[in-house]
Amino acid sequence: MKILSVEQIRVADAYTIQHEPIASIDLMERASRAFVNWFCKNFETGNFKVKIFCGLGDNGGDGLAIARMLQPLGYDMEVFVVKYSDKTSENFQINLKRLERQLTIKYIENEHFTLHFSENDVIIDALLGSGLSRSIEGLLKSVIENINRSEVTIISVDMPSGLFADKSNNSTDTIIKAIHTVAFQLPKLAFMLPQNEEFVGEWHIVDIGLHKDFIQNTETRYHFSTPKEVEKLIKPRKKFSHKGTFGHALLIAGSHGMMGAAVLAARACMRSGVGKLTVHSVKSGLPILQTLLPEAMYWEAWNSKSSDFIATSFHVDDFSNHFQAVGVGPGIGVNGIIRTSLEKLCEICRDLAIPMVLDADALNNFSTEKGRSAINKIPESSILTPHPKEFRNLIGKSWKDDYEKLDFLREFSVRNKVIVCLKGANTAVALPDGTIHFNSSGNAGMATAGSGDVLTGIITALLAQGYEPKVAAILGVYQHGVAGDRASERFGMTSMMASDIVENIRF
Ligand SMILES: NC(=O)C1=CN([C@@H]2O[C@H](COP(=O)(O)OP(=O)(O)OC[C@H]3O[C@@H](n4cnc5c(N)ncnc54)[C@H](O)[C@@H]3O)[C@@H](O)[C@H]2O)[C@@H](O)CC1
Ligand SMILES: Nc1ncnc2c1ncn2[C@@H]1O[C@H](COP(=O)(O)OP(=O)(O)O)[C@@H](O)[C@H]1O
Ligand SMILES: [K+]
Repeated sequence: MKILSVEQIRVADAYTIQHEPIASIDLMERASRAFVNWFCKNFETGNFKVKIFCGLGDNGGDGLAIARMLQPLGYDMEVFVVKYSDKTSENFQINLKRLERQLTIKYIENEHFTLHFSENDVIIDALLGSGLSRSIEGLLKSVIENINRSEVTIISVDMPSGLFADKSNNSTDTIIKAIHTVAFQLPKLAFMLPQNEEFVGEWHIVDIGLHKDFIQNTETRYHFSTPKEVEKLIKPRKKFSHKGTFGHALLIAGSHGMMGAAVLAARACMRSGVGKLTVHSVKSGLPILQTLLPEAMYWEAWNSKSSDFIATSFHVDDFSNHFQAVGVGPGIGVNGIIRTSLEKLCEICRDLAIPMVLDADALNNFSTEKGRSAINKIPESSILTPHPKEFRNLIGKSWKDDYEKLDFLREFSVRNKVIVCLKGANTAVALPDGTIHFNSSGNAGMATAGSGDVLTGIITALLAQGYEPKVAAILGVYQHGVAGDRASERFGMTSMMASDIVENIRF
């Protein structure tokens, strides 16, 4: 699903109005109806009052139309129009006239207002939507502060009022803190970013029938990977296939005291359909690995002077005609010798065109001053899976906000021609073509040690099976989240562990 900018949404509205064709006021009617349908499903009439706060533009127009539709359904309502300006939109005026025939509207015209809320009230916020052009001040600010203080359930129409859809707010801005945001047709970039969680709450999309051709033909740098889109990327297993069909993966992971990372990644790799798996790790890890994963083969680190890290001089002969994918990083440790080995590994994989996943310590080894100057050794189209701290260390600088973080992410991915999965809620998969794809699955229960190792195993398995790197990244991140969602259903977010994610992988 595309994420369009405010400007693109405006053009999509205009295109729909012109080409469907449909009158602007009727499109608003359709949008408001879609909101009302969502609302009725989630809030049955009962012992509460719906308080709708309307601005003076089209978002306010939506609020007025929503009020007109909800009242006959038996909702107890109170409608407020905040008169912060003399300017009103045409659709607002039409809907005001329509509603005035039905109920008495209350006006908030100056700072001398008092609002009373009771615990069960539900507030619908239709003050400002995507038309926001500056930070909120004056009367609107006072009203929003009052609403936020009320501690009742707030539902925002299209956008939490005061939040910019695709750029950063100032940290001092006044913004509605919604529990739910019901957005029209497409999600906004703002919804994907951790800094906006307290304003957006849980977001939902309702279809308002914007013109499909326009959306399809509009170029955008941001996408939200919906389950429907991602699930169709999964290749079915053919009847006469054999283990050779699904590739041989090499996983380089673990060290003394860090064998769990290797086990989690390896088990996830096997659960994700790889034909064969070899794990390359320290000698002391052999019994652990062979006990917990008899399905995998084991390749002991050569030339290992000490048993606490992988110090291998990789040789091209060990790779050619052997492996279809290499995953490296979980628990391998960081030092100069390991980095040198990694550089050699990158060289071999580049020369033999073996796709790679680099995670955790593989990335940390490229995050020292010397390491950063060797980043160009990472083969093109490799998949890097840092969490935000690892990404910050890799690029060697911090970002001022989540928008700048996305800019840095895109820059890094384009410049180095690699795929970067920046992990977290809505993991952002950045592709070398400059697009960023946000993931739709997963939950906060996955914020637990080892869950990143599981992702490395999943993506490595997909690469070994011949999935294109960008598909392996987007699909792997999604399936990892789905497994996390299943694990949380069974154990709850607080109690689930990374091994539960592994056991819930299902392709
Ligand atoms: N155009 C269409 O066909 C549709 C629009 N829809 C609604 O229209 C909304 C956008 O409407 P508008 O473009 O009228 O914009 P808004 O209703 O978000 O804002 C209204 C106007 O307020 C002014 N404004 C901006 N920032 C302000 C601030 N900080 N303080 C005071 N005034 C400020 C601007 O002049 C802006 O145009 C969407 O969010 C959605 O709710 C929906 O009805 C769907 C269809
Ligand atoms: N709040 C969250 N919502 C969804 N997914 C999350 C959340 N927190 C973490 N995750 C996922 O869990 C994984 C954590 O990885 P990582 O931080 O590398 O953990 P570790 O290093 O312990 O393996 C990532 O895939 C990330 O996307
Ligand atoms: K709003």
